[in-house]
Amino acid sequence: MKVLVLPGDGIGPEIVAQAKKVLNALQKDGLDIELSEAPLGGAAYDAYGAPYPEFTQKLAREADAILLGAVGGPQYDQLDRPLRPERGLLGIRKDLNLFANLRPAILYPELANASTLKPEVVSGLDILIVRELTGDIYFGQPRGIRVNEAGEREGFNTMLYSESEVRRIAHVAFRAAQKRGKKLCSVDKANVLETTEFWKEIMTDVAKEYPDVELSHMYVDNAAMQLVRAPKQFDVMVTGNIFGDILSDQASMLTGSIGMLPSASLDQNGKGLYEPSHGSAPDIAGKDIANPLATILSAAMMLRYSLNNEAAAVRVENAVKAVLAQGLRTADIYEAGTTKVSCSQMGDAVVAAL
Ligand SMILES: NC(=O)c1ccc[n+]([C@@H]2O[C@H](COP(=O)([O-])OP(=O)(O)OC[C@H]3O[C@@H](n4cnc5c(N)ncnc54)[C@H](O)[C@@H]3O)[C@@H](O)[C@H]2O)c1
Ligand SMILES: CC(C)[C@H](C(=O)O)[C@@H](O)C(=O)O
Ligand SMILES: [Mg+2]
Repeated sequence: MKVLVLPGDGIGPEIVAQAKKVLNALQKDGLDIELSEAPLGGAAYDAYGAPYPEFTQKLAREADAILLGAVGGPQYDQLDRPLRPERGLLGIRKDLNLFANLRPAILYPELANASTLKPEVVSGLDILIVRELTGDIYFGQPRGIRVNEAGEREGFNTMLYSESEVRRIAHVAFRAAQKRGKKLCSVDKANVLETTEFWKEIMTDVAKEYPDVELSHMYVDNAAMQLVRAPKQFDVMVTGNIFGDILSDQASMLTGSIGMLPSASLDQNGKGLYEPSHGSAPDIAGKDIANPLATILSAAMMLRYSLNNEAAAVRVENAVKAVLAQGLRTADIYEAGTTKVSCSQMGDAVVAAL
C-alpha cells in the first residue's frame, strides 16, 4: 500500500512527524506500507510556484491513502487567490473526488474537564459529522469579486448542489448511521436557501431506502445552538460543505480541543485523505507545543478506511487512550494535576504505548 504524506505548513510538519513515528513503529511490526512525501499548500507554492503542483498531484493519484498536516499561513495571504495554500487543499479534494468528509467528535473520559461544557452535558459524547466536501458554495460558479452595474465592487459565490452530489453523500451518511445509533440529522437552511431546500428533499427521498434509520432535519442555526446545549442528542449529522466546516470546528471544542478532532475525506472507492480538522495554527507553529493527537487519530482512520487494517487502527486509538490515561497533555488540553508534554513528547508517548 502506498501512503503519501503531505506535511503542509505551520504546525503541519510538526504534527505529521508524530503520526509518521506511529506508522514507522507499525511498519517495524509488519505493517506493509510504503511512505513517500510531497509538498502541498504554501510549502508547494514555495517549492514549485503552485499550491497543488504536478509533482504532488502525480503521487497523490498513485497513492492508496494520503496523510496531511494542514495548509496555510499569513505569509501567503497576499498571493493571487488561485495560488493560495487553501486552494491547494480544495484542489486535491476535488481532483481525487474526496466528497465524503467524516469528522468524528468523541470525548475521551480523561478530557471531560477540558471540554468547555459541563461534564454531564458531554460525558460519553460520540458524534459523527458527515460533511459533503466537493460541492456547495466552496466550488459553485460563478464566483469572484467584480464591479456591478452601479459601479460598486461586490463579492459573490454560488451555493450549488446537484442531485447526484446530494444523493451520494446521503448514502454515506445513512450507511454510517446504520452502523452506529441509527439516527441521522440532516442540517440545512431550507427556510431561506433553495440549495438546501433541495438538499432536504433529496435526503427525505433517500431515507426511504433506509427504513431502520430515523432521519430528522434541523436548521443550521438551531443545530449550532443544540450542539452546545445538548450535543448528545446527535448520533450522525450530515450537512453541506460550508455548514459542515463550521459545525465540525464547533463540535471539536466539545471534545476538549480542536487538536483532538481527526478527519477522513473519502472517494467512492475507499481512497482517502486523512487530516486533522484544524488548520496550520500559525500562532503556535515552530514551538513544538501543538497537539498531534488529531493527526495520529487521522492516521488510525487511514488504517481503518483505506488500508483495511482495523486491528492496527484500534491499536493506535488504544495507544492514544493510554497516554491520556497516563495524564499526558499538550498545552491545549492541559489542566492542573496532569503532566504537560510537548508535541514530540506526545508522539513518543503514543509510540511507547503502542
Ligand atoms: N485543513 C487545513 O489545512 C486547514 C483547516 C483550517 C484552517 N486552515 C488554515 O490554517 C490557517 C490558520 O487558520 P485558523 O487560525 O483560522 O485555524 P487553526 O485551526 O489553524 O487555529 C485556530 C486555533 O486553534 C489552535 N490550534 C489548532 N490546531 C491546534 C493543535 N493541533 N494543537 C493546539 N492548538 C491548535 C491554534 O493555535 C489557534 O489558536 C489559515 O491559513 C487557514 O486557512 C487549514
Ligand atoms: C482551509 C480550508 C480550505 C478548509 C475548509 O474550509 O474545508 C478547512 O477549514 C477545513 O476544515 O478542512
Ligand atoms: Mg475548517
